[in-house]
Formats: sequence, C-alpha cells, structure tokens
Amino acid sequence: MIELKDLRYDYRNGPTLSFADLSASAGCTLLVRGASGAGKSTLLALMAGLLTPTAGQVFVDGIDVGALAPRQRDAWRGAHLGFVPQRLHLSEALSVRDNLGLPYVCAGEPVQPARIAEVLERLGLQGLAARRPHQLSVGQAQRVALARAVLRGPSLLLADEPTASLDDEAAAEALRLLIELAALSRATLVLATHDARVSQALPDAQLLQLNRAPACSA
Ligand SMILES: Nc1ncnc2c1ncn2[C@@H]1O[C@H](COP(=O)(O)OP(=O)(O)OP(=O)(O)O)[C@@H](O)[C@H]1O
Repeated sequence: MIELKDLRYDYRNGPTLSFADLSASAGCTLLVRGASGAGKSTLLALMAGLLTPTAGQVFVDGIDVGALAPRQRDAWRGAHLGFVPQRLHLSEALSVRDNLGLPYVCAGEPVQPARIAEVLERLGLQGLAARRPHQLSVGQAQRVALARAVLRGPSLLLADEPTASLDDEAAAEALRLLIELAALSRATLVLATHDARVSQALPDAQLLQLNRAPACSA
C-alpha cells in the first residue's frame, strides 16, 4: 500500500513540487503520468527513499519512508524495493550475470546463482549472461535492469519511463514482463510515464496525473 500525505519536495536550485494526496492499495498498478518536468522521477525517488520530502510523507506498507534513518532506509530498500530507473545504471565493468549479483552484495547477502539463473531464463536473457551491458540492445538492457529489480522479490516495484526508446513491440513486451513479474512477487507496481502506449495498455491501472511544476525563478 502506498499513501502520499501533503507531500512536497523543494529543489534547492529548482522548482517546488507538490503532490496530491493518494492512497493505492497493495498489489495494484499505479500509473504516474505527467508532462516532462512534472515531477514523475522526483516522486519515484521519494517513494524509493532516495530523496527526503521537504514536507509531508510517503508511506509504503505503513512505513514512513522519509522518516527512516539512512541505514534503516538502505535496509528497507534492499528488502522491499525493486527499481528500474530511467537511466539503467548497469555496471559496464561487469557481465550481465555479475550485474545481477550486485543487489545481493549491496544487501550484504551471499549471491544466489540459482535465483539469478532462474530470473535470467524467465526474461529470456540466459544466452546473454556473459555479455557486458554495451553488448546488449536497448530492450535487452532494459530487461536486465528489470531482472535486477525483481531478483529479491520486492513488495514495491518502481519503473521510470520503462518504455522510453523502445519500439512498439519491445514496449509491449517490457510492460507484459513488468506486470507478470510484479504479480509473481505480489508487488505494488508504480509506472512513471508520459508514453500514451502505456496508458492504453493498462486501462485498469490507478492514475496519478501530475501537473507541470510552476516556473521557477532560480
Ligand atoms: N537536481 C535538481 N535540481 C534542480 N531542479 C531539478 C533537479 N532535478 C529535477 N529538477 C526539476 O524538477 C522538475 C521535475 O523533474 P523530474 O525529473 O521529476 O520530472 P519528470 O516528470 O520525471 O520529467 P521527465 O519526464 O522529463 O523525466 C523539473 O522542472 C526539473 O527541471
């Protein structure tokens, strides 16, 4: 379950972003829509505990994420969150397989090769495990980032513009996989997008429409 209450984020040298109150039940799909610059990525970063609200709260399954101390926040993120960011942040120095070991290393847990192999296979990536990210297509790299996000069975799966730079076929496949993998983890799925194809593909998703931030004098 996700709740936003009086949520606001002020960028030091940028706009003030205010978000409407929201309640989204566990396991639902939430579509965060809005024009470029409306604050979609900022909202996802607040939900992920990567930014701290200037005012108000983000509750995920009853936890006030912004109120957690940095160490608690890291632990919470490792245990509950899967994030497919807009820029995928795959390590170029590592193979696909080793990129998928990183979530375990970050959580201070032993890498689980069997789980990695299972997720690679589910995403049709088993033949690409030894490649480096620059040897992948855009769609394949997206799937590796999705694999990394779902490895540890998150209860909250965030995806920032998951269909950007994908053609229609790859975009449909990325959405299908996101929905399938979120359902497998019984995760709440939050998709930030300005891609009309996503809204069309998910007519039953709960909508959060963001308005463009007012112009800023900074
Ligand atoms: N680090 C920053 N410092 C100052 N302003 C910022 C910073 N990051 C983002 N902004 C501003 O905050 C607003 C919201 O940005 P955000 O990236 O959340 O929007 P978005 O809806 O995700 O946009 P897009 O669809 O283009 O990715 C924009 O006006 C942006 O310029």
